[in-house]
Amino acid sequence: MNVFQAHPIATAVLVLIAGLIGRFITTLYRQRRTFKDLPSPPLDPIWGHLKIMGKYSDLCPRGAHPHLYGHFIQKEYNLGPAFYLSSWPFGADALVIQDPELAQQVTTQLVLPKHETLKDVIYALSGENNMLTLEGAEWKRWRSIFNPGFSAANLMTLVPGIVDSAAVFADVLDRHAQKGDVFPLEEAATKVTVDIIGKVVLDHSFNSQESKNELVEAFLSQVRWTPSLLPANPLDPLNPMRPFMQRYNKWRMDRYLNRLLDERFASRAGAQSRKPRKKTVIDLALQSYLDPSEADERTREGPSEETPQHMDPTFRSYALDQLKLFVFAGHDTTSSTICYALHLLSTHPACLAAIRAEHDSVFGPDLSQTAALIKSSPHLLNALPYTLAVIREVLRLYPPASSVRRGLPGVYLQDPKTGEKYPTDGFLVWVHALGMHRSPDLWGPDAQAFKPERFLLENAASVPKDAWRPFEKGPRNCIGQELALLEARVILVMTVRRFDVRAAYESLGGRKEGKRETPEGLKKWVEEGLVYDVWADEAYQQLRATAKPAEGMPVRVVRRTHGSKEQRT
Ligand code: HEM
Repeated sequence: MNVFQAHPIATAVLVLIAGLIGRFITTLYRQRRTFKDLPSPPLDPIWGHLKIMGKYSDLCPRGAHPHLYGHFIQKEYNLGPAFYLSSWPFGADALVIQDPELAQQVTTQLVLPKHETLKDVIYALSGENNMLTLEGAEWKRWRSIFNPGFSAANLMTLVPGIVDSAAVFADVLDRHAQKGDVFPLEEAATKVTVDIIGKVVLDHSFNSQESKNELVEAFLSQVRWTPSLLPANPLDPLNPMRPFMQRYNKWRMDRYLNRLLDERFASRAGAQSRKPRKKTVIDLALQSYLDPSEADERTREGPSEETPQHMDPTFRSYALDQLKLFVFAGHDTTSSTICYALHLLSTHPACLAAIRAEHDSVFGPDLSQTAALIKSSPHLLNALPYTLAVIREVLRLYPPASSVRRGLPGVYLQDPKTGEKYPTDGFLVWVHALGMHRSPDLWGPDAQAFKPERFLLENAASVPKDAWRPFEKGPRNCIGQELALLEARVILVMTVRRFDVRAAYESLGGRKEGKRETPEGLKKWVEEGLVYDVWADEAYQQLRATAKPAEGMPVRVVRRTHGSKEQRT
């Protein structure tokens, strides 16, 4: 009997290990060969581009969002409008797009499907039927069911609820101003945006700004238990508690939202009169679902003869997932935008003066009238070009999200200027918004500067075509963009004349990275204005589900006693 016959289990294990090693080596060889003729930084035969990404992770401050690495790597290796990065075996290999025309091919002409990595994140937060990751006819159907509720015209009818939530946010700031304390602005901004989603989608007050709310608590816990979208920490997904906590949080969220859906359905079925009432996103979605031919009909009020007595289970299950998606997609991105807007205005006094002057001229100097004025004349919000330009410029410099798509066999992108072709098969195609938004080639030598004026109508010609894409473009663009721009306007109008808001990063004495000087590796480009000086920016973007202000943006708020008449609501 030879040694293999004597130890059959050990032999089988050895064969298995040898097979796995053989497979790993073959895949590694094939993988590295794929990159041979592709534009990319130098490829290490073992580590791929992981070392290069590691280098930039070290060159950036703590927890910096990986979209910064792409920005710096392009400069370091003088890469063109698109390049490839290998994170294998820890993450997907990526084709990084930093050019508006190529980006348009991805999202508008070819409309590549969403990438699987997105599913890992979004399924945990909102379930498998969520609109962000659905594809094909199923996506089209649910997008069209939910579109009417997010239309600009419908949102205008919901402005009073948005104003009420914004007024509570202003009161929260006022309380902090009275205390004179330092607090995380991101938390306050998150709560107001969650409250606004509740109002707009369900006509429900989560009231999370004033008290603890079960759904919001479960949701925020779910965000904490969700592995990162980008490979910042490859060990994240291995935490053994993760599946249990995710299941528990999902159960809590579904229970809460099911209750609300039942209430909303009952109030719809029980409505006696045909007198107009405001239509939330869920009302209009249910209307579209039950009668698609009337999807855009805003005049139909009250139940028809055929109003069903029980909510259709298909609608319920898809609606539940969309509701969770709206809470996620609607709060995270908009809250960062509000934080950065208040921060950038405070560090750019001329812009702050200009936005305050615009608000005075539209709403008058008596701040106590602002809320009532917006409620009675919501269209005044459309007369704020400078405020809108501020929000657009904030989203240019600090885009909170971007799109990741799945490449397909035989599908290439083609640079119209050079004719160069970029294969997409097997790659995560990353439309790198930050890279485009901060490119001096596209925006000029002042690309890193905060200049809202560039988005005023008279300067429209100097805005590079398709280079501003915080909400992405094409059919899969953001369904909530009108809402985000609307609520940001309301919140700015209700706060910038009442308060001075100042970042208070100095209060975080223990901030780990300590020194804030730009490292040598980045200095050369920073000095030429080619890249963003992330080290000089204390509020740089960190990766937490999306790109969020560092350390939750600690701030101090001071009441303004001069200028516009002080507001007492
Ligand atoms: C400043 C605020 C916001 C930004 C920057 C933003 C950004 C984006 C981006 C870049 C996408 C495309 C993602 C992809 O291609 O995978 C997207 C999609 C989406 N967003 Fe937003 N968003 C914002 C606010 C909102 C709000 C307020 C809501 C809803 C309440 C919302 C709901 C959605 C949904 C449902 C999708 C998926 C649409 C589809 O695939 O059909 N977003 N958003």
